[in-house]
Amino acid sequence: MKILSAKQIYEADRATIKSQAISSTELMERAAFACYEWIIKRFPDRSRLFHVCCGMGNNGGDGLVVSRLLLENGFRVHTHLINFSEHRSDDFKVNLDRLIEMKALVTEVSGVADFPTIEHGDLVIDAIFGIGLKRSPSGFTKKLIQRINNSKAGIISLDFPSGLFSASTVTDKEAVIRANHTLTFQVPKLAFLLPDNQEYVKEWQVLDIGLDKDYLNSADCLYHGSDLELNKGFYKVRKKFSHKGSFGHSLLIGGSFGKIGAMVLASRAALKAGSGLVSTYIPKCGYTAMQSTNPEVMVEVDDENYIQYFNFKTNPTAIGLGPGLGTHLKTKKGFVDFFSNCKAPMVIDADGLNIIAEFSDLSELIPENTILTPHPKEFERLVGKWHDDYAKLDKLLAYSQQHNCVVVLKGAYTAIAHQGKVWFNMSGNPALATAGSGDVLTGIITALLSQGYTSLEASLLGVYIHGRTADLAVEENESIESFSATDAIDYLGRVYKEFV
Ligand SMILES: NC(=O)C1=CN([C@@H]2O[C@H](COP(=O)(O)OP(=O)(O)OC[C@H]3O[C@@H](n4cnc5c(N)ncnc54)[C@H](O)[C@@H]3O)[C@@H](O)[C@H]2O)[C@@H](O)CC1
Ligand SMILES: [K+]
Repeated sequence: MKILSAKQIYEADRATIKSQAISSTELMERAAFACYEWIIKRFPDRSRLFHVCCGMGNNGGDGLVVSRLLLENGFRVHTHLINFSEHRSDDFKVNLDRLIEMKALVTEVSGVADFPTIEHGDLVIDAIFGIGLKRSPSGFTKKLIQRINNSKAGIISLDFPSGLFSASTVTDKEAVIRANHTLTFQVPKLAFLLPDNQEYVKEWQVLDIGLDKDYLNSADCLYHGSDLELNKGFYKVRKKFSHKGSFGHSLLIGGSFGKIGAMVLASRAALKAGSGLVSTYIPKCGYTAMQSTNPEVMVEVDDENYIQYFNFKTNPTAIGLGPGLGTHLKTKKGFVDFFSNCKAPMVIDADGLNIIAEFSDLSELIPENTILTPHPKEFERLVGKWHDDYAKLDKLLAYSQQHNCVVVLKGAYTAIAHQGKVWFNMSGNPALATAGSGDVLTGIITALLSQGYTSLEASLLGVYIHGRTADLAVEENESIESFSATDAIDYLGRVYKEFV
């Protein structure tokens, strides 16, 4: 799943018009029809009033077509032309004429006095600006956006919430539509995946408008989505004659007094994610807890209450390092020596990351293709503060390239960066914001590395699977509040079944 830039979307539109020998008006009709179908399926009540607010460009043109389709099918519609510019796009003009021929209710909005009265229960279709926005809306257009946002009506944005920029941060927060639903064309937009924009983009839906496949396949994108289709592409089906040795030996290193649970969760997750063997290396105080809760997992121990020696005997295929590790001075010292000489592929999480951040030279020693799984605070410790989401993405790309590693920046739409590209994970929901969730993710990714997936594949698949456990659990027995890290582990089997 590619995430095209605005420039690429215009190119894809042009390629489609050429290869399918259609007019831009026909493409607009197709796009607006897809919106219309979605809208009436979701809001079939014909007594409801639709306020369709149309700008003067092609996004406005989409709105005009939606107005016509709603009217033709017996819905109540009031179309408002938001007169912010003398210039009107050609397809806007064609579709305005068509609407006027129908004797539709169309009024011009050129100032506050022309604003619609929007009642509770009405629906606003926002077609004021799409991806062509150049600067924050101002004057009466901004005031109208505020009026719409303050109404009690539901808001459906066509393609893009008006006022949101496609490749830079919002400058005037009061001049952006806060949409309940955004119906976007063909591909997800980067702006929808960034936490700074969460107030403007709530639910969003990609509508297929049949853009040129050759263009889409060949477009070189910086940003991608990671979905079931992508992950199925490299998922390895197990062979009949395979044995436990075929699936590697994961070693989880971590734990400290009071934080043994992190290692119980990580090692259990590694087991259930398919690692042939799983060992843990923990402080002595965790021995009984580990052996009694995870009988399949082998245990080696270090010092009494924290790890400092890192002198395990296990010869692992992959290492997951950091859950519950703590930052005792002796742990830090042991970590620095161990880390610099480690040859096995590694996933580094939690205090492992904090130690790397504390000793900045350590970043230079990160072995090639190591996977780092920071949450935003841990990432900030590694790279310093950023001023907005776009700057954060720049830092993410730069850090992963500079250190030739995979960085899994956790959050809604976890961003996975490797060799100059970023993949946004499309599974998961807020249920995952729960204690131990990151430990489970570390266990899953380590298990996938052990099974022979590359660092990038293990990160993409691990994050996708992890998110999907929460999606399935919430669909079935759990709620966002009740879901726990243990549930994530319990749902791994169900998620794997979706791959075969
Ligand atoms: N290009 C195509 O073939 C298709 C385009 N489609 C629609 O077209 C949209 C893009 O259309 P446009 O490129 O016409 O642009 P928009 O409709 O997003 O913007 C309208 C115009 O407003 C002007 N403008 C930008 N910021 C302004 C501001 N702050 N104040 C006043 N004027 C401002 C711009 O010059 C722009 O031309 C997409 O988002 C999508 O909705 C769809 O119909 C699908 C097909
Ligand atoms: K819009």
